[in-house]
Amino acid sequence: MKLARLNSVPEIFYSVQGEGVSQGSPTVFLRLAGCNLACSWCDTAYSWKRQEAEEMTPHQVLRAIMDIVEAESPEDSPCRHIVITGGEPLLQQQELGELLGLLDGWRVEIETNGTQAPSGELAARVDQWNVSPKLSHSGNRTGRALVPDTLAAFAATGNAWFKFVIAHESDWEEIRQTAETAGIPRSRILLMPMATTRAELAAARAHVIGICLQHNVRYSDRLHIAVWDSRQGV
Ligand SMILES: Nc1nc2[nH]cc(C(=O)O)c2c(=O)[nH]1
Ligand code: SF4
Ligand SMILES: [Mg+2]
Repeated sequence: MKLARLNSVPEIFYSVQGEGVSQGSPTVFLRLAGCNLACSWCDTAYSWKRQEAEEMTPHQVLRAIMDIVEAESPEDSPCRHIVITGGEPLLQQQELGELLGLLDGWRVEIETNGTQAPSGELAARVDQWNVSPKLSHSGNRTGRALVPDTLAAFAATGNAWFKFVIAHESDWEEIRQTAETAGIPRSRILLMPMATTRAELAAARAHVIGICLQHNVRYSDRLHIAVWDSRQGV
C-alpha cells in the first residue's frame, strides 16, 4: 500500500484525534498517499501532489504501527485506536482491508472525502467513518466532490459522522441541500472552521459556533491546529 511521506519517512504518528466526535482521544495516525480530489485549500497536498509515496505491505505497516505504539504509548495501556487518513484512503480498499484484518481488537476510524463507497467487507471492519464532503468552495468540479448516492451509503452504515468545512456563512445552504438529498440526519453533522493556522482558527471559531447554534448541529474544533499551529505530522 502507498503511504504519504513526510520528511522522507512514511507518515505514521501518535497524537490526539484533533477533529470530530473522538476529539482528544490518543490515537495512532496513518496517512495514505493519493487523492481523487484537488481541494484548493488542501492542508496535506504533499500526500497527493508529489508522486513520491512509500510502498509498504500491510504487514510492514502493522510493524511500523506497533513500533510507534511500543515507543510512545504506555506499556500498561498501549494505544489501540487508529485513524486512517490521507489523501483519500478509500482509493486503496483492498490493501486497507488486509491491514484492518491484522489490527484485531483495534478501534478503527477512517477519514474520507465521501466520494468512494466502501465495500461491505471493509465497512464491517470500521468502527467510525469521519466523512468530510467537499463543498463548492473547495474548487473541485461540481458533481465530482459531492456524490449523493455515496454519501447516502455512508449515512446508511449508522456509524458515519459528516464533518463540513465552513468558509462562508452561505455554505450552510449547500450543506442543508446535500444532507437532505443524501438522507444525512442533522444529529450527524459537524461544522468545522476552515483553518490551517492557529490564528485562522481563532479568528473563525466564534462565527462557526454561531452557525452551529443557529442550525442545531455540532461544532468541531481542530485541536492539533490550536495546539501545534500549522505543523504537520502531529
Ligand atoms: N491530530 C490530528 N488529528 C487529525 N484528525 C484528522 C486529521 C487529518 O489530517 O485527517 C488529523 C491530523 O492530521 N492530526
Ligand atoms: S479530499 Fe482531502 S486530501 Fe483530497 S484534496 Fe481535498 S482536502 Fe486534500
Ligand atoms: Mg490534517
